[in-house]
Amino acid sequence: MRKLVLELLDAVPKGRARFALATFLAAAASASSVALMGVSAWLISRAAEFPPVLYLQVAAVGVRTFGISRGAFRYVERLVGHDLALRMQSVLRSRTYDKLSRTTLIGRRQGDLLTRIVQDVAAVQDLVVRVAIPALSASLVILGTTVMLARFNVASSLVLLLSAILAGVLVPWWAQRASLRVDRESVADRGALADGARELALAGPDLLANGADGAALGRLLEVDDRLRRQEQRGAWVRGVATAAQILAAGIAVVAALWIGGNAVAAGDLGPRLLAVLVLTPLALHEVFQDFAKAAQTFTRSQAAMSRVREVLDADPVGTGDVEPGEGVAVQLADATVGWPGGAPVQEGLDLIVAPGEKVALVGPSGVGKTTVAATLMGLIPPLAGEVERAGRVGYLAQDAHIFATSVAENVRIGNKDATDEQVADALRRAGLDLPLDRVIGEAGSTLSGGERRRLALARVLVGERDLLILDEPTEHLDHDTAAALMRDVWAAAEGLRTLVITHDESVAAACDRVVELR
Ligand SMILES: Nc1ncnc2c1ncn2[C@@H]1O[C@H](COP(=O)(O)OP(=O)(O)OP(=O)(O)O)[C@@H](O)[C@H]1O
Repeated sequence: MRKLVLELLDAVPKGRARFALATFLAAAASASSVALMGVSAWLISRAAEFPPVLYLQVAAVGVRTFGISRGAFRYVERLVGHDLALRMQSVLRSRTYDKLSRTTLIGRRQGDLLTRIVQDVAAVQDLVVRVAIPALSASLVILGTTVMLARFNVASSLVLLLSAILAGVLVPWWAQRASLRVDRESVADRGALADGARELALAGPDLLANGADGAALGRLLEVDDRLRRQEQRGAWVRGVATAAQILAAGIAVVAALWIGGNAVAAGDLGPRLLAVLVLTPLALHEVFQDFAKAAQTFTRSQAAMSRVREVLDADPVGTGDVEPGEGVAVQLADATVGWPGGAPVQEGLDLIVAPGEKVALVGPSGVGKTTVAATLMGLIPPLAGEVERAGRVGYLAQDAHIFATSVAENVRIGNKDATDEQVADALRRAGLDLPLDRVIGEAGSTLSGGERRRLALARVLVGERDLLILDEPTEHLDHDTAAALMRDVWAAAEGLRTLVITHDESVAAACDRVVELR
């Protein structure tokens, strides 16, 4: 994890300098708190002796200065620290998206994957602003305060150092160990909860119709219950840790009173400094108050980062986008196709789609038509043989997803830079007459089946394409709607290489050539 975090830090312009600045500002804010308490204590003690008011001026200015600087430093530290953390998060998220764009991560559960990309990536922010910066800045302040107090009374400063090590190091360390297992598990369980919720939302009607909703809900509630128990355990540990920290602060105050009192009685310490000695530990211990939680956050962030690492380290499957090229754009030569880790689906396959040609790929269900398309698109590598592919592929998937957003945004998935005119043109070519700003329901629920296919087709047509791969374009459509859609498809595909996977004989009949898989 350390390596990944350092990499992210270095990927941010002046990352290390920003980190050092945020740590310095946090230390300055905490030091101002401690100094405020120390100077106030001295001022009160001195004022009790009724000196001429001028004698108190410097301390009064000090109180005001530290009171203001505490807030000012804290504010700027939050700005600098969060700015750095958000930049690191954005670098990590871009890397994760980049990785995902080059791999299919076949077989990954999507709810869990989403949790990794959204929640787990955000853990880097916690790691910077809640763990690293507070821990480093607090160490500086502990050292500084101990050295300062040692100038007045060495024994008292040593007791303060010991109490600070107890409250700021040992207690958070214990808190981290005590809830290590549940904190780690909770990160994976959040992914499991997202998986369960997603599955339940998608399969709700089927589960209800088959009376299986109770069992599915039960499984989800089990995960929810586990998460609640993990939270409870974490909160219990935090409670005990906070009590121990308060006890440590109390011990530091009482010890300072006892040691300081004896030193005053022995004439080794000015009476005015007794209050400084006694009250400073209170301010110092305030610095550690969130450390038990930070220690638990550290475990969770570690677990989250290793889950992100798994995505980043996953073997890329497929080739991603390729540049448009000259000559033969699409060809399978003596290729064996199949899914990574699985058995071959088709062997010794030869397939060429020439410019302007319409080729139908037919065959019984499960024979491997979609697998051939996935191989041609570079989503999966061939198990053997050659695949040649150059140019931009437009793919109309069998189950193309329609997003719950506007018509225009759904179309722009095919070309994010498309202007309104280009979007309208793609819709027209796909034979769909819908306002661009009309918002569509979840998974296209407010559109008819035919309209959903046309919208997905418009998405394919809005970009510059050299090859169109259409997977079952007429599936679930009645005869007339299918015929009308295909008229628009052929008009739009004029001059392009087109590969149509179909069970529809009339679609195959309209092609120049039919390739049958057996
Ligand atoms: N994502 C996947 N991961 C692993 N195996 C898969 C995947 N998709 C399909 N398969 C397997 O590959 C084989 C071929 O499936 P494919 O979807 O290519 O057939 P198809 O000819 O397109 O079928 P249909 O006409 O029913 O759509 C099947 O045995 C299927 O179980």
